[in-house]
Amino acid sequence: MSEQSMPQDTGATGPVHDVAVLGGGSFGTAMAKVLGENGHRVHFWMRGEAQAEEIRTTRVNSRYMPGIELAGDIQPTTDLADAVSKAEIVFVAIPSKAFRAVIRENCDKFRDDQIVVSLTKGIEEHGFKLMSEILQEEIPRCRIGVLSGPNLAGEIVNRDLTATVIAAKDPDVRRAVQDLLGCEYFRVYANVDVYGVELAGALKNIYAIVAGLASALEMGENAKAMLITRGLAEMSRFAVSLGANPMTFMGLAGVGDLIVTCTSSKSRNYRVGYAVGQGQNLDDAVAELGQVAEGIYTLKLVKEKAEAIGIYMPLVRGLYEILYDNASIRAVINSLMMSVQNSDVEFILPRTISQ
Ligand SMILES: NC(=O)C1=CN([C@@H]2O[C@H](COP(=O)(O)OP(=O)(O)OC[C@H]3O[C@@H](n4cnc5c(N)ncnc54)[C@H](OP(=O)(O)O)[C@@H]3O)[C@@H](O)[C@H]2O)C=CC1
Ligand SMILES: O=C(CO)COP(=O)(O)O
Repeated sequence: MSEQSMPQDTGATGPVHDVAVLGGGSFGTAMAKVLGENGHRVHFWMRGEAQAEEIRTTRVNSRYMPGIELAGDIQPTTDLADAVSKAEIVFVAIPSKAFRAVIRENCDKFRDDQIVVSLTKGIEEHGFKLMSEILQEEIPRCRIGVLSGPNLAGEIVNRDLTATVIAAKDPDVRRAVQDLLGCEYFRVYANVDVYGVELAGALKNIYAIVAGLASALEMGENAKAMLITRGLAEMSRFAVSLGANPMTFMGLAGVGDLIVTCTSSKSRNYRVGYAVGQGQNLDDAVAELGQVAEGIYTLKLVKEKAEAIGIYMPLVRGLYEILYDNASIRAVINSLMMSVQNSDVEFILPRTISQ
């Protein structure tokens, strides 16, 4: 086994903590790296023994973060119970489709009052549950938080300047996560609107697909701005109807994350949209990506939910028709452009005209 690298100087201060990161994909790896560089002992759980052994011996997760060395005391493991039992705080970066199954199977391993933070930006298929709601149901004795924001994993591992949001009702959870993760290249802002922060992270993936599609079709810069801004209007209309605070969408987890994923080909959701815009079919685009693009699933769930509760979401409906009903992209664009012209900011001038 190679000698473990020493942590780099990140400007982080404070005592060393034992933390667990569950999920060995791109984002789990990025967060494990920040925590390791900040000097903490990271119990890094993944399901593949070959992957754990590779990280143990080479300090590299070659499938998800090729060429990136994981410095510090990062201990890869396939023993989830061991990782959770050693940790004061647990971060969960498991795609939404597998999230409940992994937590439920191990729910007795979590301790009373242990802090558990979801990093996942998705929605559960049955019941429209967000990940914090799943945690609340499966491990109600734990203290729960949600981390979300403009956080491309590939930039964080390069120590590019990044900010994120920790949302939790409990101020101790917010402070603990700020202390653990904050450093000279990673800033952690706080919010109490857990539902809004979490829903924003899931919803923006839909508009990243739309933006990728628009970019492939070379629609121009005005169109890009229109899509991002109307996407923001649409996602906040939907979230507010479900109880989120509209002001959350002015912050990093709302407009911040929307901007980064709608303008960068580093976003997997954007890349899927771009591929479809170039004529590739959805299944091939997802297979070629080889990583999770949560927006594909979120789109279906949000379209159904919006219809059920009567919320006007023309971009969601248009994208759904393109991806799942084989509608012509041009016909959908034309229908969106020729639909009723509504008010700009609905919190100033209500959208009085119904669809
Ligand atoms: N990447 C990013 O920039 C960011 C991602 N996120 C969110 O983080 C979440 C995770 O995404 P990310 O890490 O990027 O995804 P990746 O596609 O990079 O990796 C997925 C990870 O999940 C694991 N996994 C898949 N199914 C299961 C299962 N049934 N049980 C256990 N583990 C499983 C995979 O394991 P295996 O390799 O064995 O298949 C892999 O480690 C998503 O919700 C995403 O939206 C949030 C912010 C930024
Ligand atoms: O959520 C992200 C950045 O904030 C990552 O987006 P993608 O999943 O589209 O890569």
